[in-house]
Amino acid sequence: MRDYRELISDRTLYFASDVPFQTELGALLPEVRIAYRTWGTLNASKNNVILICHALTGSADADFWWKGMFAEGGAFDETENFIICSNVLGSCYGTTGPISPNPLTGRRYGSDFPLITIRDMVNLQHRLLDELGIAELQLVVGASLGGMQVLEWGFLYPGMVKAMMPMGISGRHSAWCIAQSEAQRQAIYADRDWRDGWYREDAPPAGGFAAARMMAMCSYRSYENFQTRFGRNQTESSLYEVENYLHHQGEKLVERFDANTYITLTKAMDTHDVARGRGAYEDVLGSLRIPVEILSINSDVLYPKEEQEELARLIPTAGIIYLEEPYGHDAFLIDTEKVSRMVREFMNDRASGGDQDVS
Ligand SMILES: CC(=O)SCCNC(=O)CCNC(=O)[C@H](O)C(C)(C)COP(=O)(O)OP(=O)(O)OC[C@H]1O[C@@H](n2cnc3c(N)ncnc32)[C@H](O)[C@@H]1OP(=O)(O)O
Ligand SMILES: N[C@@H](CCO)C(=O)O
Repeated sequence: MRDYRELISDRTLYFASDVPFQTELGALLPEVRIAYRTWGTLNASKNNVILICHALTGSADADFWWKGMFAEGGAFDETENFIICSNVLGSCYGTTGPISPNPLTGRRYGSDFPLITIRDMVNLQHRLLDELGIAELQLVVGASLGGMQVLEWGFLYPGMVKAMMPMGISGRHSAWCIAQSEAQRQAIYADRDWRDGWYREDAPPAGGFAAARMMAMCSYRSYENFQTRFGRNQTESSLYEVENYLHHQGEKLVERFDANTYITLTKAMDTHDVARGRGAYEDVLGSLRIPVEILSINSDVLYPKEEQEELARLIPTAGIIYLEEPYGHDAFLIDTEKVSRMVREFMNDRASGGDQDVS
């Protein structure tokens, strides 16, 4: 089975644990492995840690997919902070997921990989931090699936987290988002090479998976972005440029990602609901006492700004800032200069007085 190793930095570190991992929904993974990267140095007080949580198709290589955020004086400054990014549970970039060998059967998990939740991802990250001797996080930051993890950190380990910055996200996955995910999954299932998740290594469900990514791309960008970028332009072979672009994006993901992994992670995103098992949604958000800066992307059609405004209204310790960009949801990955400045400003504010205990 392809293991995507060639797409992972050789600076990646691995923590393998043979302590079984119990998932929120009752499955037991007999052993787990976590792929992670670190930058900078942990200070003597162990209180300069920033945890980055990645989005759906990201990896631990944050200096690759969030390159513009790493600079002296920027969001992730290696001269000041000890920065950690771990690949999420269920991914295909080094952490245990559907492409990993299942110790119980000797073959890859494939579609036997259990349904996991955002809380499972955070609990596994916590196991890694425990191993690294880290008990305090100066900042937990991430967007999209990463933003879901940021919020869950605030509920699962509130004593560890000093500040959080979730971006382009809601407190629970909307019907709109679940619908997008399901339509994308159905495109994968409809591919005759899907074989219930037991596709051949040399014959992944490429057409269906590419179609899923094309749909996703339409939700990650915006009307304005496509209109100004492609308009009604056509290629020499009469394809509209926007069609050509989507085909390219579909093929690119098929090359670098695994279809079962995509199913696992999108289903995990659909479980996202910070109130599950905790009480009424408003009360749960109202109980947070950690300083939160919510970043909202004005052109995001997937997680519209009303969702971040709801979070800001319900979390007593939250502020909200807007990234005014035409790109849509993916703006957090595109205008990294602005996003980096916003993260830095939040950290600077916290360092100069916003640091009091808000409980
Ligand atoms: C191990 C790993 O790989 S994990 C890290 C990679 N994954 C991630 O970073 C996840 C998050 N990242 C992303 O989703 C994206 O990379 C983003 C949002 C940062 C940027 O998206 P991109 O696809 O790079 O940018 P953009 O939308 O401008 O598209 C550029 C691509 O479309 C192609 N393109 C542009 N216009 C057209 C067109 N009219 N027709 C066909 N192709 C086109 C470009 O040639 C380019 O191709 P390339 O990526 O093969 O060089
Ligand atoms: N475009 C990004 C973000 C999706 O939320 C990704 O593929 O991970």
